[in-house]
Amino acid sequence: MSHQLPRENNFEVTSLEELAPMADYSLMNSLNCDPDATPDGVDFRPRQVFSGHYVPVRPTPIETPEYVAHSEGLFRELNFADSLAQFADFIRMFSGDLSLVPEPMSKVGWACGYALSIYGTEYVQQCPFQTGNGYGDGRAISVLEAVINGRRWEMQLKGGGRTPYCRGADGRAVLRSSVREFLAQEHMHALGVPTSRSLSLYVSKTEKVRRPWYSEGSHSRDPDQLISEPVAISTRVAPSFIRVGQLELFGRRARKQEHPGAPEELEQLVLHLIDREYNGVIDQTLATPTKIVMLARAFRSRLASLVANWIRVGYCQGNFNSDNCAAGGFTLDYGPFGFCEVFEPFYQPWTGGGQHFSFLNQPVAAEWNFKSFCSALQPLLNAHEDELAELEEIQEGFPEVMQAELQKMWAAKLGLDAFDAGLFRELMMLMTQTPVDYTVFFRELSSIPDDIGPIEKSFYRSLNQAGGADTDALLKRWSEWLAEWKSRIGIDGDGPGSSGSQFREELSRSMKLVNPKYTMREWFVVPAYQRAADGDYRPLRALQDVLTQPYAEQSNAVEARYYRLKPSELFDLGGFSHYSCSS
Ligand SMILES: Nc1ncnc2c1ncn2[C@@H]1O[C@H](COP(=O)(O)OP(=O)(O)OP(=O)(O)O)[C@@H](O)[C@H]1O
Ligand SMILES: [Mg+2]
Repeated sequence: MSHQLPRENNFEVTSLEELAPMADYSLMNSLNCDPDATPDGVDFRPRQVFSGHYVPVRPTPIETPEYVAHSEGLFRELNFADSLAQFADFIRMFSGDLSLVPEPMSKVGWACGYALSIYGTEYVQQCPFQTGNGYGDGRAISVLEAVINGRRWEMQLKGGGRTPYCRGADGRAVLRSSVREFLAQEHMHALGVPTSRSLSLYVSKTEKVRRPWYSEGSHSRDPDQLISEPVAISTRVAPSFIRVGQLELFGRRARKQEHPGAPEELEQLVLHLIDREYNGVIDQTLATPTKIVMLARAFRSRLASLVANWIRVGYCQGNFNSDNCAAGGFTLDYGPFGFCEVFEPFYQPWTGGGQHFSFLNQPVAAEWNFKSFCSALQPLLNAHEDELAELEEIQEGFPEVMQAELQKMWAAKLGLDAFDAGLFRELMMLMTQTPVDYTVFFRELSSIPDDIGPIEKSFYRSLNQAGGADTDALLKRWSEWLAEWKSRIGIDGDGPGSSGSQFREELSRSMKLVNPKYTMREWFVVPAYQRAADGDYRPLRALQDVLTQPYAEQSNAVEARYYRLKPSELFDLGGFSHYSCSS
């Protein structure tokens, strides 16, 4: 597949008219439209979509939209003027009204179907028709594909109204979950973790929907009341939104020979994925079976590196199903996620996620998603024995690749040249038994302290069951561990000003680029979305500022406010420590 690149913008985009010529809809132009679709995109009732890669859908605008925030970082990358985010035309488009967009922009968006596997097990029950043909983008609608500054981007509204995949739900996203996703995407990008990006966030001044949520101070596991919340539309941006689950939908259809065009639709989607996400990595002129093998290898390394990065920064996806796993190897779907504060290997903020999607179990969840990915590709290699064998080998090699990524990551977090199993094992025990704050601990360690004093800042003492002699024994183990660690990194206990001080400073600097100072703690986000619901967006924007520079020391005021352990009164509190799927 090759596309003519439209005009690039080496000028600042200040209006939709200037953006319009960059529109280039490769997905709609080269993939198959659902043959049962209505071209005007008025298609809001749950129904089965039997074939085709996408369904044209007209978004449903939110009533009386108001600007909440935009990503200055992404705007800069796209060469968009900041003022654009508050222009009426732009607000109209990215709050769901495409009726007036200038040519050649499309006045109709599109939604895609996908399948779901949980931990490698194929599901169809979540589809209202029990066939898998009614599951997909239920409230996500893409509205633009454009080549901007030589890069191809897809822009997708989340909460843009019903689609044929809405399963009877309202197609909306509330402000609360939209604020979380909006902030998290740009935070992850700033942390150096591949992710979909945030473009903009608009809220409705008048339209509300009801969602189950927690009453104030509730310790209930599941939401204990229905609340009315403002609806919002956030726009996310990525080279594509193709999920492992999407490949699976077409892989299943090809495997079961559901219709005569099924194998070809699978192949088209796979080639499209390569074109969108692996351009430059996989030579377009190679034969398709060779491309497929290369794709599996490239995705394996991206996925393993992604998950190692998640663990590096304390991120837990919470619901790492195949339909929440982007085939481009970046983070997607910021719903049930959270950042680990008190270190627990099985930290899991989402009440529906269980241990299998918990913090340090993410590599295993990734392995299952990778298996689902490989089995979706298999039908295309049935007549190619050698490539099929290669694919199998690549699939079986996932744990080894994952392990290597994890060891590299832990070594980097500890400032070591190579992973040290003994040192790591004792550290995990100490971190769990103490327990420590994941972010504060590694950041304090990055200063290479003389003794455990600074590290003690990260201790959640109130959670420690041990007392008296046991606590002394724990502190002694910490001191021993620190001494051992310092000898491994090549720094003896001489203190600052010793012969190695320059080396020490450099090592400290590099560790601080691996171990962030600020991460997205839910108790910072709660007041930001609560105030936003009252029309005060300042706390949200202040938080956005802090979270987009997570490695910087930032001001004393920022440090005092955001570089802190979670207050004990917030433990086990609904909406702060855990949340249900409706987040
Ligand atoms: N309010 C809603 N209306 C229609 N469909 C919905 C709604 N909420 C969730 N869905 C659909 O239910 C499925 C599971 O929801 P989940 O929370 O994983 O996804 P999401 O957060 O909406 O979307 P994404 O994975 O696109 O970020 C998805 O297919 C989603 O589109
Ligand atoms: Mg999802």
